[in-house]
Amino acid sequence: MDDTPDVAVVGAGIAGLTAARELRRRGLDVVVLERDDHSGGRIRSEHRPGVLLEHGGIFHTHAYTSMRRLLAEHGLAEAARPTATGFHAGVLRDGVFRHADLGSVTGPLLTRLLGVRDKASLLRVAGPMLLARPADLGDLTSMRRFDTRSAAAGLSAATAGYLTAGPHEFLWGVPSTELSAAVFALQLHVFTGELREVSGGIGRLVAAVAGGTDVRHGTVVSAIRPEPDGVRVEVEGGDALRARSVVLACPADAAAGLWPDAPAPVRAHVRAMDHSRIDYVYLRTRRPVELHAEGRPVGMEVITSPEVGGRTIGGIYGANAWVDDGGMLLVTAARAARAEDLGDDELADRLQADVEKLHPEVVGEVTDRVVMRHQPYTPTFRPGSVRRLAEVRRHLPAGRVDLAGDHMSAPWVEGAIRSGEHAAARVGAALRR
Ligand SMILES: Cc1cc2nc3c(=O)[nH]c(=O)nc-3n(C[C@H](O)[C@H](O)[C@H](O)COP(=O)(O)OP(=O)(O)OC[C@H]3O[C@@H](n4cnc5c(N)ncnc54)[C@H](O)[C@@H]3O)c2cc1C
Repeated sequence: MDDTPDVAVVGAGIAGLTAARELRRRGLDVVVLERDDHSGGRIRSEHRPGVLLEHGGIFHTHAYTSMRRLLAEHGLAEAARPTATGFHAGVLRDGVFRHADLGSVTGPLLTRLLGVRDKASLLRVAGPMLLARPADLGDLTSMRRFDTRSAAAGLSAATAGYLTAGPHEFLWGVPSTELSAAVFALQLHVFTGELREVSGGIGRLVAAVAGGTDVRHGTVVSAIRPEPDGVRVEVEGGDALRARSVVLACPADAAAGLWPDAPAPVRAHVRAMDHSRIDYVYLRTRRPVELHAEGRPVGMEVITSPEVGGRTIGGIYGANAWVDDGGMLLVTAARAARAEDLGDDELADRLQADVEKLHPEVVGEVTDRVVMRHQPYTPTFRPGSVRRLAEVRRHLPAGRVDLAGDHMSAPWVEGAIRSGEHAAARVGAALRR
């Protein structure tokens, strides 16, 4: 590698690709160095005969403003469509699926899962969060005033459990007690209204954003070394390139390893951030399996306690829309099941057995199983980490080394995109473009 780009971006996830796109628009010469043989990182839409297997970044809402802008700019606005059952879920309690609308403010107030005192505790905690409008829907720091306590603080045990069942453990891979209340505060504004997906797969957005960018796949960056007149980027195998600026758009632990001499607040942030994991199996079925709770169609079923025989299952998402014929279920493992210690076949056997116990109509109907394991899944913003993040941004050496990725804004696709836009704005300003 003997070229000298203005900016080298490490990581071709949606954060790195967005940063590269914004920097190119400012007239800068950019290369993206990517370890894998494909772009998109955690986002990948895998097409197999008659089926779409989504690996990450699957759903969005109306509040994903940066993502919606990107979709529109690439002619994909029409591809974003609401899912049939939205945020409506069934939460298993005493052997019965109770209905819960996890995407509306009134959902917790109407559900039979919570009593009057539980609902009162939620109103007390969520009221101020709802009144506080976030300045940026893809950036947790806009809700950092709530970052003094956990997402479960002030809630009754049943209410914290309800939230853990729905938008917390199921969505973040960790219980509410481990998350900052800032995550909950932002989530109340972002996860509302319609739950949407990109027809044909979110991978279409990745391909569009990557278009025209010089992405060098199979390039594993091993270290970056800031020097007086630029940054030296070292690549596994002994190669290196020099750039005026570098954007590390990889998960926090990778960034920590590549830049051990980062300023102390930056080092503290990337070392402290960890990412949860998620393990699940796609079960293809001969006929579509429809999910219901209290007589209403729901998009997912959430299993909060180990009531089911195998004690492995965490939730079921109805993925019929992703197969040409028949049906499909996306079945996640509960955190307590420690799926990482199970082999693929054992995990699939246990999850299938749990599904068959809950849905006897599935017995004899499964035609294919695909196990998926994702680590990183989503960054864990613990109490205190959001205020630390706000501090980090002030200590990035202007225009020399910058950071992007969902750990730099908020733990979802909108957060990753916003982080790429933020990094590009800082680097572009420093390089005066
Ligand atoms: C199963 C799953 C489901 C999800 N569902 C949703 C959802 O429904 N809605 C939502 O909003 N979000 C969802 N997410 C989260 C979303 O996918 C992520 O927030 C987002 O994709 C993160 O993008 P990123 O660019 O920050 O990181 P990544 O996508 O992780 O990109 C980082 C890139 O850096 C590369 N890299 C790392 N180290 C190096 C190195 N040394 N050299 C070169 N390259 C390197 C990696 O290979 C990777 O390509 C989901 C995630 C998963 C896993």
